[in-house]
Amino acid sequence: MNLNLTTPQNETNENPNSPTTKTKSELFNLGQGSSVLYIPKLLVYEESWNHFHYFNKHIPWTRPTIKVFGRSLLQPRDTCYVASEGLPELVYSGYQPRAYSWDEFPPLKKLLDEVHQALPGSRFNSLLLNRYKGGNDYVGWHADDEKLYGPTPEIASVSFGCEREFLLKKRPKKTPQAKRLDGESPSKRVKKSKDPDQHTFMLKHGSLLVMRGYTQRDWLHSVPKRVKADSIRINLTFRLVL
Ligand SMILES: O=C(O)CCC(=O)C(=O)O
Ligand SMILES: [Fe+2]
Repeated sequence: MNLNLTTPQNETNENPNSPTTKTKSELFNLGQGSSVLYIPKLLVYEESWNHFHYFNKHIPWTRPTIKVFGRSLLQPRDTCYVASEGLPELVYSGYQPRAYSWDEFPPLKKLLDEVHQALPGSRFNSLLLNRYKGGNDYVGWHADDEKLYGPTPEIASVSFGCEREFLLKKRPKKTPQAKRLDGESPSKRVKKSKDPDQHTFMLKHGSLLVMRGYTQRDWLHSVPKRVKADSIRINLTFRLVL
């Protein structure tokens, strides 16, 4: 099933309190306590481009060396981390990013306010920024399941610039049978009747996608390489460190 083709569970109307923010939203139930909310136009087009140009120019982007399955590699995208003071340090893939302050980037604070308005009850205190310079930049399959986010984190992802595909796939279940098959060569396995559950969202310029519930425990997500994506995409994921 491709979520782009399914009917969303509900739709809400535009937010009358915010002249620049539209909150027509689509809620997708992934089952078993996981869900994704997609707001195609969180921000209007021009404001989104203003953000894009500001972040592209003023964020102190770095491309760190990370560890994946014991091997060191250059992270295939630029990154930066912003967090409120006094939070525990974030460490992912053997890398501990320096935490910049919100105060250094006023437009980020404005965007944080807009995200909070769109998601009543949310109170994000940290932000991971990613810049994909072209179609060769990507993020591989992963879940943002670090302990400091707790068991059911809400993660709000705002995208700017080049549209890229965001994929979700269900984590393989470690059933006793699946465990036995782990060690066998593919030819010995019974041919799978279907692909695992996988969903695709084309993340638009100025859009907001929110992962909720057990999405980090039960699903993986990625933004794969796309040869034809030939311009810059900037993505911001807002998180709450508990
Ligand atoms: O770029 C995206 O849309 C996703 C980024 C992401 O998954 C992450 O930063 O953990
Ligand atoms: Fe992620």
